[in-house]
Amino acid sequence: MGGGEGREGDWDCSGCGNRNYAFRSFCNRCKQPRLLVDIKTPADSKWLPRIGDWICTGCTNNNYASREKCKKCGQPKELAAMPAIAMPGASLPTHPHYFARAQGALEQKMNIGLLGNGALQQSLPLSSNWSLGGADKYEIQPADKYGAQPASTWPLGGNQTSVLPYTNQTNQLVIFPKGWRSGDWICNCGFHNYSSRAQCKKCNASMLPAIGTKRLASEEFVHDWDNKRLNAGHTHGLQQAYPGFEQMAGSVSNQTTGVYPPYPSGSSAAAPNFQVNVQLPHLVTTPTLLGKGAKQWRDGDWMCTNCNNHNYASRSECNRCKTQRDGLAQPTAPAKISYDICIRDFIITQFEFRDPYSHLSLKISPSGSPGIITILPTFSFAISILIKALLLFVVSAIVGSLILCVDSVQEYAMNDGRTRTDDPFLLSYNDTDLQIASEFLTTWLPFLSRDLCHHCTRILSDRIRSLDPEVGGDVESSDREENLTVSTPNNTDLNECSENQDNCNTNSLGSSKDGADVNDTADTNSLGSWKDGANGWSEPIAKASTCGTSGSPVPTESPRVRMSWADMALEDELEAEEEDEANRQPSDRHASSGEATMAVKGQPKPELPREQREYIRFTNVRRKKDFICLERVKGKIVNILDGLELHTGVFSAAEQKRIVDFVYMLQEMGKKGELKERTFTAPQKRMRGKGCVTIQFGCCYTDNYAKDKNDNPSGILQNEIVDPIPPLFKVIITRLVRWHVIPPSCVPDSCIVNIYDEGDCIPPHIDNHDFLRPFCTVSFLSECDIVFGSNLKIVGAGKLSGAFAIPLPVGSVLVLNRNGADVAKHCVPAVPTKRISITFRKMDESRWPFGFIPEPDLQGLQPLSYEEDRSRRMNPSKSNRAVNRQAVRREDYRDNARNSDERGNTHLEPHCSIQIQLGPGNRRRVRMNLDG
Ligand SMILES: O=C(O)CCC(=O)C(=O)O
Ligand SMILES: [Fe+2]
Repeated sequence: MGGGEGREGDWDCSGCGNRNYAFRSFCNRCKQPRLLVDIKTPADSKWLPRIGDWICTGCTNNNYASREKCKKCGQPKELAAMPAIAMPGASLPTHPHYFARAQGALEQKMNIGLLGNGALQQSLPLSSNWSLGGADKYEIQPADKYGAQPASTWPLGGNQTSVLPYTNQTNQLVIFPKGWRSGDWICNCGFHNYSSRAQCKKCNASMLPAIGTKRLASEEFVHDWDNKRLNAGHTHGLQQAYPGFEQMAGSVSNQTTGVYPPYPSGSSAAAPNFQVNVQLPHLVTTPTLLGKGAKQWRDGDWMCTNCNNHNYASRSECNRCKTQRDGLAQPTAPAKISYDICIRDFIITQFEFRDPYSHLSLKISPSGSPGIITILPTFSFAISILIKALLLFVVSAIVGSLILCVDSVQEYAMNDGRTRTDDPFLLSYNDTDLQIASEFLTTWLPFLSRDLCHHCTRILSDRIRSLDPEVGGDVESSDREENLTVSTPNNTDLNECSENQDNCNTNSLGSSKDGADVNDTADTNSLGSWKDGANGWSEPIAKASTCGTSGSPVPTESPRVRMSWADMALEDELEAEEEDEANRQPSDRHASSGEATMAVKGQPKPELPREQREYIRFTNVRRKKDFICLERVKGKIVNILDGLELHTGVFSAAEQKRIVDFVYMLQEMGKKGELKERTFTAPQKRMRGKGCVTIQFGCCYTDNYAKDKNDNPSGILQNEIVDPIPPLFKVIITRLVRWHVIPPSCVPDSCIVNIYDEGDCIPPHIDNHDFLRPFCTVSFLSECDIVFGSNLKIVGAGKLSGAFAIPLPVGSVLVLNRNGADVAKHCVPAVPTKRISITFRKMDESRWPFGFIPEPDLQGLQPLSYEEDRSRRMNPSKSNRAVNRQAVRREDYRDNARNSDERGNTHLEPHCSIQIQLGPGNRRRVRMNLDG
């Protein structure tokens, strides 16, 4: 909220005080990046960038993560990107780091240094692999007289600037080009210019590109907004835009007393902490980036959950909003947790945080040469979210880069099965902390493991899982009681992984094992039935690339009592692989690699029945049902989102891939005319902003936003024929019912597949009442927002009124019911990248297409029982009693986790009349904006 000035998302530059429009990523006056400076911007603001989004260093345009080239100036991402998510005090890395992939990264060494008081410092001795922009021309200095570690700035171009790192009095590392003086700037070509120059000495480019970035707004919208700007004329000449060090010192000193002491300057000017952002010619002072009021977190300090202000321990009421500490304050002694992951000679040591809302810190270091990143206590939820984002990006970059060095991963992986009692590291933390850490990392595992091969993903996930004492405990008891073994990837696997680096680099949804052609005869209700329907149709599905493990020994499975979707994907893939193998070579299976692996490992394959695994997965689905957006509708304040539910983790990556492959196959069939005419519809012109390709099953209908060519009224066209629901989609429906996503009273008998190309959208609508409620949409391929509002209108290019955006993660299911289905309209704004959704709906019987016969397979579906089935399902043997106990605890835990997840997930948009957000500690923060 703009604190009464301007609009939500508008921000005050803490460098020069200029008030900037929300869409700007850089101060319009002094060009300092927005970073995390504005405490007024809500965490969920659409103006805040997302992981992967990048800013073009050529023209400063904000680009979605998916863009390979800058939308505005066309520069390729690999040359021009710097992340749109930035951290307090962080230098902003360009593509080579930010979008680091594991390929060829063996020699990369990374030392993410932590500045004692929270200034994030990154120093990267870069291998040539990294230096797309001429990093080779950057001199990497050895530790200098100030004791700093070798460092590099982020290479942009071919300048000869070398880098000198310094430490300040608090042992902070700072880096800046040699000879740097206050006001100097670095051109986009990489040349270091003196402050006096308005144009680059080398390439004559003017000091700054036109700054005017946008975020989630169409160019027209930004333009429109720009035209209406309140502070027009406020912009200063660019040449004066950069406060020198002295000015910076002046501007920040008040905020940072005692926190950011000055350091011995290596430049001509005495300076406070600063960092040189080589992407844009400006200086950034750490304190300003941390924002007003940023303070070091001390014991007893508390964060107001009403306004997220960080208060000193001594305060009994919030210093900002005067809310009483009692009842609303976050725990005064937040949890602190560390863990370490060792990957070859790199150790991610001590990821620690006090709680996600107050303090995060991460140490990442090559062994023996510790470097630390510390992120100071944050004072707003917004900051914590972005901190997580950066943290993850750092971790993922590092893990992604380093995990190739897997030849000694095993050493650590061997410790997977260790229990609390013999893991001194785990022993140093209490269970709750470990659970929090495990949950946190599990949640982000898909991100962390994005570029990892199966083995490495597994190692990482196993290690993360090992943090959870419950898992450890249960594994231990399971081991004892039933001699189930714990997975430890063996040398063979690891060597193989090393030898197959190319393959190991590409683990993602796209590289997941295609198990589509596995013939499994299990019943259609079980997990295994997935593969039954994997083919979905009677047509073959193209094989996907693999991770180089095909036909090779696979690690034995852990008796997993808790699995993330990534785990499950892996399991599915491995299982598919094994079955594949078995099907291919039934006669010599004993001599085959599968059996050989067993022999080598001496570990029997764990035999958790499918039913049991299904149950475990079912209990691991996350469900968010408390979306709140209060709007005045017909004179009454109502929660227009009542009835919405978001179920995440319903489909594993492998399953998603199968579904997506299948959809593509359907699309091909549709194009070739192999589907019924009304089944497949492709918009005539593939223009941005047009509707997407649709494939309908069960019934043909038109919506009011997409009247058909005959201008039929919206709703089910009873006399039109489409293809019946394919088997794979019936498997999905079955799962949705069994896993409590859709009630058995409303089993879908129709569905529509939407295939979005970049830029496709669905305009605001309410789904036709020819369909019963609830209905649901499953998301694939990429995340996008779905936007809700009682009065959702397009009020300008790319601009919606009354919007509440909910991000739809891949593999998630959004259920629409009650107000969420019928009071709020919904729409999908132009998607940033390709996406597929499948919306499942049950037809009103009176609107069935003529001659419609309900699918026998979909009759009598029943949800899994939470209680009665569990004991049966989990088989009340001795060992499984442990699992049962664990499952009970798991539910409690999951509730907690759910809450914390929900805190993080809540996504609000500015124009709701009243918005309530679950704040830290699960207390509600209420925002009122009745003029919305
Ligand atoms: O694609 C989506 O996520 C939503 C689709 C939708 O709203 C619809 O088909 O009615
Ligand atoms: Fe819809």
